[in-house]
Amino acid sequence: MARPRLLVVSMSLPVTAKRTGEESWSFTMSPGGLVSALLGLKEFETKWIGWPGVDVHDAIGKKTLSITLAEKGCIPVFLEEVCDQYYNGYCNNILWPIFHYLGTPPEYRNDATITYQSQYEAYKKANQIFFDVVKEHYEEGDVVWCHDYHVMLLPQYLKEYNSKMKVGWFLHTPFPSSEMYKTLPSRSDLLRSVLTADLVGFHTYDFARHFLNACMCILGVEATSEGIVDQGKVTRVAVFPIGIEPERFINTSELSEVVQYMKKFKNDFGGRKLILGVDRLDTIKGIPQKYQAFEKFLEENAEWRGKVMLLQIAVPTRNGIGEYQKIKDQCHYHVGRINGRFGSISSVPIIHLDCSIDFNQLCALYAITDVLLVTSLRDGMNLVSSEFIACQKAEKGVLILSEFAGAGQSLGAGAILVNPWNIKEVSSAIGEALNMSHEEKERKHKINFQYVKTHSTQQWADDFMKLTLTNILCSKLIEITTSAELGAGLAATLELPEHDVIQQYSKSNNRLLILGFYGTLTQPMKNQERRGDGMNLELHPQLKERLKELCSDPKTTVVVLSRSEKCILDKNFGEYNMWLAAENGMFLRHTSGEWVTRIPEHMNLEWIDGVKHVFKYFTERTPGSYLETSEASLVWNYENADAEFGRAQARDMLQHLWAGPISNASVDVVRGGQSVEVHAVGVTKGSAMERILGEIVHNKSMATPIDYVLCIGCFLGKDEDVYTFFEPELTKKAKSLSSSGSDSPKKVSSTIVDLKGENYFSVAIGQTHTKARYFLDSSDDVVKLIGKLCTHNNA
Ligand SMILES: O=P(O)(O)OC[C@H]1O[C@H](O[C@H]2O[C@H](CO)[C@@H](O)[C@H](O)[C@H]2O)[C@H](O)[C@@H](O)[C@@H]1O
Ligand SMILES: O=c1ccn([C@@H]2O[C@H](COP(=O)(O)OP(=O)(O)O)[C@@H](O)[C@H]2O)c(=O)[nH]1
Repeated sequence: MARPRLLVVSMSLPVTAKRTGEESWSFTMSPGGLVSALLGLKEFETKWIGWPGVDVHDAIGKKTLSITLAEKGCIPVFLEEVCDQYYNGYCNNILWPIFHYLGTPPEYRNDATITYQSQYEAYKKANQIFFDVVKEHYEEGDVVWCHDYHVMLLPQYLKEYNSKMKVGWFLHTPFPSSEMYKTLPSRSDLLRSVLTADLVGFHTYDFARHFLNACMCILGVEATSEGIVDQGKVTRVAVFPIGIEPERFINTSELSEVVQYMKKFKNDFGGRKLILGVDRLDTIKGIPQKYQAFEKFLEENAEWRGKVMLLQIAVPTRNGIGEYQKIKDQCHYHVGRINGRFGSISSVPIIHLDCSIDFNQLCALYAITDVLLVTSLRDGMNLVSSEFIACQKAEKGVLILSEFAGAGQSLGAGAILVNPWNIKEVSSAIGEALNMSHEEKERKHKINFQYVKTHSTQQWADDFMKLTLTNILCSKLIEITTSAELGAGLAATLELPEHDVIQQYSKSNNRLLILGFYGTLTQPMKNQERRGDGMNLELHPQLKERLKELCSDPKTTVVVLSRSEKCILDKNFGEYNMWLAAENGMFLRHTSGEWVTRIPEHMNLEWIDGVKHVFKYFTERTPGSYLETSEASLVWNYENADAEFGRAQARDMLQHLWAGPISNASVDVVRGGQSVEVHAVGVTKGSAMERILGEIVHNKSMATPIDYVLCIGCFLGKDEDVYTFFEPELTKKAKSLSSSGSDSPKKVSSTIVDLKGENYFSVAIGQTHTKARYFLDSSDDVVKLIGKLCTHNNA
């Protein structure tokens, strides 16, 4: 199938035009991440529709500019008199600050005729002008991709014109919490328009969640697993973080001209360590905060004075807005002050440049930088971070990255994450980065380089196309709800009275042993040795013979009850005479028979794909973490990841799970020590016991009731109900099995179990805070205990 043509619509074209004669034009690249990212789109036939960065009022000018731009695949939108109130006004002085949590500044120019309403009118008019141009160039089958907050009304105009048009809208900035968004007077109109698109995309789950929340709170629409549903129309909401075109940076940084620049700059900087900042001179980029943190660093680390410098490229932007002029003055004030304080005749600590720089020079700077300092107070993504990583050469630099940049979620594992408002923290991070060992720098770089290489702009656009053109997105959807976590407060537990365990064992005639696998029958594992994908779980070697012996005793029934999949239990226990309960009892078999499932037919598993997408997203962004999937449960495990980052990612993930694919699903979410598990409701080991017991009784000729139960496990909190299942006061539940339906056992005495306090032992491994009566330290103790039970058999 031929690929559809892509019509990219954004406020700015990738090039900014300058008139050099009546019919002649010159061009420079437009600033900002959106442009540099979209330039990486190579595999689609793309037409770019946007403002050329200049007002053109005469027909000849418009015509000649259109012709020249057409050669570059660009179509100009002439905004004329609405441009100022639209771009400087509504877009950048109203929407931008609200979207970045700065609130709304009172005015952008001192002019009483400029009101909120007049700016919104200009916004509507401008969106109408964009619409007219798209309409003129649209061909059937084209996909129209609208970018950013400048064109939020465009989807509606397009859909009203042609409901069959495929329209996407992607936001490059944060979408703020609904509490902030609500302050916008035209909040409903903008949301309604965006929702007419087929696909709405964001850089991070947080932004998507805020958006959905705003839609629900403000419009009262429903968020379901299908997306936002409004009067039967579904708008899909997806998270697909933008990337860069890595090869462009890697290849450029190898050019001889760039290598020359590198040498020259190093020479110019006189051997000082280089801290680099590259930002548009925007209020959100936190440049004054960066200067204050650097000042603090110099203040507290006198030994570094004269040995380190901060080079800040402050790319001019939105000069027509008062706030942007103020921020420039603020920066200059800090630079002057700090240079005056810590400078010397031969050097100053800060070089601040109010200009953009040539691409080759930029790559050379990235390549020789020791520390890239990103202190955005809010940032949609921040591509500078990725560009820096792509350009790094032999001596790897360190990325200090604001946790308020979208990039924090993707590059956090290989960066030092900071709160840019915390000057002291940023100052310490500078120290940490400058003193970091070569090995640690390499390690961090490797993690992020791998990510940047594989998450390119092209992949981002492919995702968009795939999602727009097909309907496979359901699993990427996010809904809103509140977050919650499981927790349990439990009573104290005693050390296992081994003597009693053996004595009762010898007295009994019909014993049931319920054993967990991971951590119970495996060798004790240190964190770093833990399983990677669950496939290499192995039975403790010293248990092999003992277990065989135990299982061959006709008075003893052994059940291994595990979270593992069937194949793992088959592999490890297939040769023993025992019962296997896989996936927390979802599947059951005696080793002499086939597996049977206990997934109830009506069990809804629609949530699985959505959860898997969220898990995959975080797996990709949390090096060392992995995903375990089975038919009715999913586990994201971060035991091999950086502990702190893993925990932070798990926190985020939980929010998104609750806010998304599981908001209305019948699932349990279990937060383990270093894992997050989602499974269908009721899939706990305890709930499995009833069924297991039924099967055992059904299959085994029981002349006497079960008069001894030993249940040992290293279970998650939610599975601890297995310990209470057999508590004597609960045996009514088990007893009732004997009289229930056609499945009821044929040969059974009046009761199935006959447990009193003294012949029931529930044992947790390595846990004293548990529902089990007793604890053992490790699986080595289980080996010893089972050995003693076998000795008893032989006695
Ligand atoms: O065109 P300007 O008004 O000068 O602004 C430049 C761009 O700034 C914003 O960029 C955002 O997009 C980047 C790529 O997704 C992202 O990394 C960054 O965090 C954002 O701030 C704006 O959203 C663009 O529309 C502007 O073109
Ligand atoms: O002199 C310069 C320095 C940087 N950049 C580019 O500006 C973009 C900044 O993107 P980012 O996502 O970091 O932030 P944004 O400016 O879009 O908010 C990056 O691609 C930089 O390479 C630029 O165009 N001119």
